[in-house]
Amino acid sequence: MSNILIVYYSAYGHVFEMAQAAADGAREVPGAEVRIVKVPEFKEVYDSMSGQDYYVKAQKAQKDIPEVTNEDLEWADGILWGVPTRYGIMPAQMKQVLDSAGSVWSQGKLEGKAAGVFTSTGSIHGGQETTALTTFVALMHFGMIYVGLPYGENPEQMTTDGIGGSPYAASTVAGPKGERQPSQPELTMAGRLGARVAKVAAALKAARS
Ligand SMILES: Cc1cc2nc3c(=O)[nH]c(=O)nc-3n(C[C@H](O)[C@H](O)[C@H](O)COP(=O)(O)O)c2cc1C
Repeated sequence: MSNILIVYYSAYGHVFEMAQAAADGAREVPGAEVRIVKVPEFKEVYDSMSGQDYYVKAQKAQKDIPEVTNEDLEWADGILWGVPTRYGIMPAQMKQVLDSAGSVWSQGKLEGKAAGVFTSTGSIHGGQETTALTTFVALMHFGMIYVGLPYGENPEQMTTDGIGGSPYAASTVAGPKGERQPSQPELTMAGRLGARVAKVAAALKAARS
């Protein structure tokens, strides 16, 4: 039995869809209990975007997802972090969750636990890799064991097509106006990462006990 947390932030719904695919993949691993939680939106962002139909629709679709707490982080044996890019790195909304988890860090509650990242960018070269790699830095401070998505498990990424996916993270490309939706190969990659994190989390948990 291992506890897998999917914690994500999604303004326009792309990362939310990837989160659901990651959760489906994790659930396929025997003994995995999966919980999906969201990162709270900033009031300033909500207020400034509340006139945009596509934003309001995406937020409504997530209304029943509970907001992440430090207890969720402590509950987890493995965490999949859903991190859309903001200027090539994680959004401040996600950073606020990490910055509010000082007590989790100081007690070493995530040390030795599995972590994976899935991300989304507006453009192909807008931060697909940098968002994952810079998120990795913070996860190292928490002592997490980073789980990537190698070519062997993820042959779809061996392409010159403009789709998401790298050895560092599952990902999608939302398009400059968010008009593109996650493709089936991208959702498949998110599912495989979910399964991979769940398997590594279970193995690490067994090693700890
Ligand atoms: C303030 C802001 C900064 C952004 N910075 C970038 C960026 O550096 N590179 C990029 O490709 N997309 C950028 N984007 C686009 C988002 O990454 C894109 O909307 C997101 O991946 C879509 O995921 P979501 O639908 O789950 O919110 C930015 C969006 C916002 C609102």
